Amino acid sequence: MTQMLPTPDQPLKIGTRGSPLALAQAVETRARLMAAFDLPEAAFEIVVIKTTGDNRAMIDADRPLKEIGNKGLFTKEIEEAMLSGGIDIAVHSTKDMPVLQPEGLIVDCFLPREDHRDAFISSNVDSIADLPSGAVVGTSSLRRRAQLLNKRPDLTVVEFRGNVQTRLKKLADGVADCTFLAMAGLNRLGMDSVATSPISEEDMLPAIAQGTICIERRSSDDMAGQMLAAIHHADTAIMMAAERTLLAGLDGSCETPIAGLAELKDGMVRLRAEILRPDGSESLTDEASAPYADAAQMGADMAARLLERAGEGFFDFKG
Ligand SMILES: NCc1[nH]cc(CCC(=O)O)c1CC(=O)O
Repeated sequence: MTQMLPTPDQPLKIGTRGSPLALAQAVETRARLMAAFDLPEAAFEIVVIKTTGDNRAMIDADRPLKEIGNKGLFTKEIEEAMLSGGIDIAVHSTKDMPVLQPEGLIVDCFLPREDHRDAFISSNVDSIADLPSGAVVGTSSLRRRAQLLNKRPDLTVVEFRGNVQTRLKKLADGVADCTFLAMAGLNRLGMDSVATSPISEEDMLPAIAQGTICIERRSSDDMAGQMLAAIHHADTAIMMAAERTLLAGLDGSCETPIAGLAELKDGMVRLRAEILRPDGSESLTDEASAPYADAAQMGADMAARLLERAGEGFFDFKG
């Protein structure tokens, strides 16, 4: 290390959103950096930043997020704080991150992936298959909604927004018969007992990057770069290369019904993808394997094949 490590007098400033899950992810990042460099907790400062997404989401609590804003809704203020030097690094759920970063910022650190599966949560029934005809599903995810309606057109989907705690409260209030959350979020909050059952990826292919934390920094910040390199997880980065080039190729954001999962096995990376019409009336899937070095190319090729099959207007809302 050529540059000085952070100290209690000059701590490394870690930016994050303020939700319990975001804070847990920032604390995990701090713990990994403390262990890697044998530093005290005081050498880090966790800085909570309120984003447009957080503010608007509170004011318009019942409007679907996709109507409120566009890409980067939850990252803009955090990225501005990094560019102005108010914070040094930012911890994000990769699932919520645009694939491309603004000029001057870079994402080149991924932490080991948590459980990639979705969780089925209900106090009435044990699984999706057990939901009676006409049951009400609460979710704000276009992907989960389209996947469910594709297999179970008889279900009714209602908008269910807010952080993990808010959604569980709505479920307890009887607003819906079940809801879905990422297993990773529940695990990181120590709330895995809330999950009725994890859903296998065969039944519900997860969101791209689900369960993965990424850390953003200024491209010019060599100290942050060297520190983050020490906690970077290369295997997770290979999965992200495949999944995120797939997403970029499909021009997807968290506002499009796209699912994708890369897994490493026997020295190869296997990528599965699914795109759906927003109303769930059609689902297209693809699958391929490649050597690690070709992960990104495989994602790009798969996106091109899927777009070709989907044709014009596949992601458009009808009516
Ligand atoms: N869009 C919200 C969001 N972003 C990341 C997670 C969970 C943790 C993860 O997937 O890394 C969640 C909540 C959820 O989908 O249950």
